[in-house]
Amino acid sequence: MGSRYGPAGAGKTTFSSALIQHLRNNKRSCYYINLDPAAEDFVYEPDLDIKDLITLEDVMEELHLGPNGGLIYCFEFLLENLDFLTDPLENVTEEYLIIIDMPGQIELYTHVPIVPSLIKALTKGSLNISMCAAYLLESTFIVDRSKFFSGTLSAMSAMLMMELPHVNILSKMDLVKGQMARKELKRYIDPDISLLQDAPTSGLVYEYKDGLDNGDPTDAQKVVSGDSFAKLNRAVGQLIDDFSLVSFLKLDAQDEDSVGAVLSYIDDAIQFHEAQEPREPNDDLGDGDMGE
Ligand SMILES: Nc1nc2c(ncn2[C@@H]2O[C@H](COP(=O)(O)OP(=O)(O)OP(=O)(O)O)[C@@H](O)[C@H]2O)c(=O)[nH]1
Repeated sequence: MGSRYGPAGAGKTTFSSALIQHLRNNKRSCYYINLDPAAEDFVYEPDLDIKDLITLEDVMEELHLGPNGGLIYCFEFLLENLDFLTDPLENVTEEYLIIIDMPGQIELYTHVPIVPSLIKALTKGSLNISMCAAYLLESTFIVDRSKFFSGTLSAMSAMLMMELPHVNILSKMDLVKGQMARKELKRYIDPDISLLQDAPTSGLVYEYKDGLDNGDPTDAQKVVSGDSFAKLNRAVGQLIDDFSLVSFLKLDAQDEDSVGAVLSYIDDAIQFHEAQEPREPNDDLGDGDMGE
C-alpha cells in the first residue's frame, strides 16, 4: 500500500492518478482511497472516499471550525468510525496496490497522533497491510533554499512520527528540468548541507527576557541577526546530515517512465519491509510511548 502526503498543491492527487494509469497500463490491480475530506475533482473516481463519511465543508459550516480544526475533526471522526475504512479493505486481496491520497496539511503528520493511529489500524490486526509512505515536496522549492530545507525537515519529522518505510519525492520535475545544471540539482536530491550554510543570513531572531516568548517582538531584550541565522542553519544542516535519511526521488507525473521508476522504489520498500522479521508487539507501551 502506498500512502501519499506532503504540502498542499505538491501534486499528490496528480501522482495518484498517474500511478493508477500506470498500474492499469501494466495490468496491475489497485484500490484507490481518498482521505482528503475537501478533495473534489478526480480523474479516477475513488473506490473509497472519506467524503461519503464526512466532508470538511459540512464540518466547517455546522461546527463553525476553520479549515485546520475542521480537518482534525474529520480525522478524529474517521478514527471513531474506523469500520468505514477497514471493513471494505478486508476484501481487498494482496495483489492490489492500495493508494491512499491524504490531505496536504502538514500538522496532520507532525503535531497530532491521528495518522499514527490510522497506520496502526491498517498495519496491525487482521488487515496487517504493508505500507509505504510517499512524501511529495514540490521541486520549485529549490529556488528558495530555506523553503527546501524546511520541507526536508518536515519530511524527517513525519518519517519519525509515522515509523513506516518512506520515500521522499521531488515532484513537478518538469518545471525545473533544464533550468538547473544536473550537478547542481544533485545537491538537492541528496541534500548537500553546504547549500544551507551558503543560504542568505538576512532576517532577525528575537531573544526574549528570561526565555519567555510572549509573541511580542517589542519585548525582545536583544535582537540578533545574521550570525545567529548562520549558526542555526549550520545546526539544522548538521542534523539533516547526521540522520542521512533524507534523499529524494525525482517525479514528473506526466512522464510514465518517471512514475514507473518511483513505483518500483515503493514496491521495493514494501517488499523489504515485508521481508523483515515482524516486530514483537509490546503491550506494555502506551500509544504515546515512542518505544526504545
Ligand atoms: N508541471 C507539473 N504540474 C503538476 C505536476 N503534478 C501536479 N501538477 C499540478 O500542480 C497542481 C496541484 O496538483 P495536485 O495534484 O492537485 O496537488 P495536491 O498535492 O493533491 O494538492 P492538495 O490536494 O490541494 O493538497 C495542479 O495544477 C497540477 O496540475 C507535474 O508533475 N508537473
